[in-house]
Amino acid sequence: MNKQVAVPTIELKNVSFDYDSKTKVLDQIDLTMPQGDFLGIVGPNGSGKSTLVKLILGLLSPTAGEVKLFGQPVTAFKQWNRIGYVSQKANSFNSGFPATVFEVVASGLFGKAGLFKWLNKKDHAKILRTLDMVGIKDLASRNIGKLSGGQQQRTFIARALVSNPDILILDEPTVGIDSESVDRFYELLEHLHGHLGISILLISHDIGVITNKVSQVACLNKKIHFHGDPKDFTHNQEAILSTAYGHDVRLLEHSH
Ligand SMILES: Nc1ncnc2c1ncn2[C@@H]1O[C@H](COP(=O)(O)OP(=O)(O)OP(=O)(O)O)[C@@H](O)[C@H]1O
Repeated sequence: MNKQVAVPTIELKNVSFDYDSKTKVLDQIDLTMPQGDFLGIVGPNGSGKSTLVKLILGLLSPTAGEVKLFGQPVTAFKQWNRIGYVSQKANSFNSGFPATVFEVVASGLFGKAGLFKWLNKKDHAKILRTLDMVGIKDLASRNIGKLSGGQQQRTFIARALVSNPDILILDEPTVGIDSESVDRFYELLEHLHGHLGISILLISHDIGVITNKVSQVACLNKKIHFHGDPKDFTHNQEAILSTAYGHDVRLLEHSH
């Protein structure tokens, strides 16, 4: 892990974004995530959480403001191996997809070429080590499409981890996962953060769980309504949520 540089992992300065010129999806977002942080971002449906992640990953460009990764503008950033990303849809996999767990994780080392590139011994060992780390080494030769949601989720986390990233970004990772797998998933995140020092950015609806796990919490709805210690968030939760969510406060519901 590259921990020697103390620049923030992620820095958004005055970032605004809209998909069309009519509605602003994100409005003047300032958000800094130091290295080693475990940041949870909460917000209601349609509040701009996934859009924020896409801006961080350089998949969208802000209409105003600047996004920096490890001190570099995202537009010039090249070290994508330092960032592991698990998308919202990662665990709703097409059951006919013809790839093994091993192959899916291998593709995290080499991108699209991964399935065709010859793997050397070191790559091979690295993939098995990563599968072991997330507890699914025994599933290496299984077809990804035939696994449970929780097992598929671990496969995609392994894929995101295999290049030794400094930060793991997870967008709504527990949607559609059974409660036992969700518990084990949070244990895994605690291990990755606490023992391996990986920074984690976790997008979630589950405010109750998030505030118990993360080191910082941010509440987003077009603007950042709170960013700070989870204890302060919990203490002032009602006031923060009524500003951020309006009157219709549905903390744990999810419409996906
Ligand atoms: N590709 C797109 N084109 C136009 N509008 C979009 C697009 N993607 C998202 N939006 C709109 O932007 C707003 C923010 O969406 P976004 O997906 O970022 O929110 P979210 O907080 O991740 O929502 P959820 O929790 O429901 O996944 C919503 O009003 C959504 O309808």
